[in-house]
Amino acid sequence: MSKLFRAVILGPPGSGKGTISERVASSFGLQHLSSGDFLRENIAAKTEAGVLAKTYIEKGALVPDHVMTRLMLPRLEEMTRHSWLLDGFPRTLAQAEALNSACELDVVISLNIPLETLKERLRHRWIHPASGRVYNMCFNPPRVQGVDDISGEPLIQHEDDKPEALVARLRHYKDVAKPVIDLYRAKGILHMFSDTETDRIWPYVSSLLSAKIPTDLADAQRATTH
Ligand SMILES: Nc1ncnc2c1ncn2[C@@H]1O[C@H](COP(=O)(O)OP(=O)(O)OP(=O)(O)O)[C@@H](O)[C@H]1O
Ligand SMILES: Nc1nc2c(ncn2[C@H]2C[C@H](O)[C@@H](COP(=O)(O)OP(=O)(O)O)O2)c(=O)[nH]1
Repeated sequence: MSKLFRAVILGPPGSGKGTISERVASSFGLQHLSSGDFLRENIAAKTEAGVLAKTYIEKGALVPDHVMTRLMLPRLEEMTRHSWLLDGFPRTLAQAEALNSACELDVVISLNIPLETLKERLRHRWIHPASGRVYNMCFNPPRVQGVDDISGEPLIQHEDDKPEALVARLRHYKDVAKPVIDLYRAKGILHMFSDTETDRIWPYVSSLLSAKIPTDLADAQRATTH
């Protein structure tokens, strides 16, 4: 079997990780695993980890490292036959070290977006709490203002996306992420992309992955996901 491809996407809240991950999944057939989505699934299913994680997320805190790694590493083990892209994990150095001992990464994509742009995007971000679907009132608005496209239920704004909480949250992200970025830079697998628009970053991410992902693998992955 040809070698599988393992990638991580890093970036502050609002940097476009989810948006780019979806494009990577559909263009290259990688499985997209978002820690936030996986946590929400666990919360909905009331698993032990989900019940525990909920208490932290509700307070706007990060879920402790040992809870996150106990949740994510077994999920990755289930995907040993797939190429994947991880979004939202690892978020701390301890998580990155745990991931390191479980598998070898090929590429780390790091999104470097100006603070003003992040603030502007998150100010306009609305979510459907039950599903985690994300809208942006400018970039991808819902079909009907204030209402989820699929369920018709009302959208809400995260407390921590409101302007008062945002700056502190983004600053905290930077402190926690720096050692993770440094680790991947030292390993020589970090690729940093800086711009204010996802549409301008995407062509560079796409050509990086086209160069790194073996063609036969990309074809095989696409065949299994379509
Ligand atoms: N790797 C992680 N380590 C710790 N907590 C996590 C991790 N991933 C997600 N979480 C928790 O789940 C919550 C939701 O995560 P999610 O990534 O969906 O949203 P977010 O924090 O708004 O970030 P982003 O805007 O970058 O997607 C986080 O606020 C955090 O409490
Ligand atoms: N205006 C604008 N908005 C963008 C762009 N790329 C993504 N967005 C929107 C979509 C979301 O509402 C918000 C954050 O994007 P996301 O993909 O959820 O980011 P992340 O939090 O997963 O890193 O910003 C972009 O390039 N321009």
